Amino acid sequence: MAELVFFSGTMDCGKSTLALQMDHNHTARGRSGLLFSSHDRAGESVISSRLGLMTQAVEVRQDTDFWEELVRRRTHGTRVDYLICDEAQFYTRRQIEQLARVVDDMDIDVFAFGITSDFRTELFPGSQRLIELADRTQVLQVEALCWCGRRATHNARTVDGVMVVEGEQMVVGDVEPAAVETDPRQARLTGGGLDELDPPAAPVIGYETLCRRHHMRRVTTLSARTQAGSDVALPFDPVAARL
Ligand SMILES: Nc1ncnc2c1ncn2[C@@H]1O[C@H](COP(=O)(O)OP(=O)(O)O)[C@@H](O)[C@H]1O
Ligand SMILES: Cc1cn([C@H]2C[C@H](O)[C@@H](COP(=O)(O)O)O2)c(=O)[nH]c1=O
Repeated sequence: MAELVFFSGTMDCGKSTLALQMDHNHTARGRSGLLFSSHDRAGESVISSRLGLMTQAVEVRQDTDFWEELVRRRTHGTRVDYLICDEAQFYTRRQIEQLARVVDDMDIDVFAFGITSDFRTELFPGSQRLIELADRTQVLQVEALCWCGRRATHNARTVDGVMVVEGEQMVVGDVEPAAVETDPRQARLTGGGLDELDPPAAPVIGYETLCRRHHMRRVTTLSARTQAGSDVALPFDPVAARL
């Protein structure tokens, strides 16, 4: 019996890696799959993992109709046993409903991967519909961590290193620890010698995974360092963790 499974978690917890591993395992057993993604950081029509794997995928657009897509492929003789659907938070509610119908009426497994909530802690519409319709929702075992050492449960967005809670829901970007280190203001704080450089022309959007406590208090790695003193060693520092 086919299933609709939603593999969810924060950013950077290994969803795309698992998506590609599952495809590999199913293919190795002679099953035939189709890969989909939407607005992957690495570009159009790919699923990319931070572990370095990258595989071609069909780009899901606003007007993609999964039902029609599957009917078309089957009519042309393509066998499809399962779908891998990455960045599923960006799919529309209607597209998630189409995926549920693909499972029920075509007996095709659908493995969907995505973050549940946005930088404001609100559910993405696609994720909400998946939680509502999936046979199973599975939170990934690999835990992304907050700078304080707790499990990261939320995604924060930073603009030029400062956490924000207002803005467009969708802005493609990455969690980049190195970006914190090379943030111009942080470099100035730590005497990084970037004072003479021009400020960046466009605001730099980044993401950081945080525990709920630090998301609600808006304390990122950078602001924790600033508040605790720039020489405080993070992460897992008990002094800084009290912030
Ligand atoms: N250099 C590395 N060495 C080992 N593991 C890494 C490395 N870089 C990233 N990872 C692992 O990859 C995970 C991110 O995988 P990815 O599939 O890209 O995440 P997601 O799709 O959930 O954003 C990290 O949580 C970490 O466990
Ligand atoms: C929190 C949040 C994230 N995004 C974007 C940023 C990335 O491009 C993807 C998540 O990709 P990952 O493989 O899970 O790291 O989502 C966004 O658009 N809006 C947000 O609020």
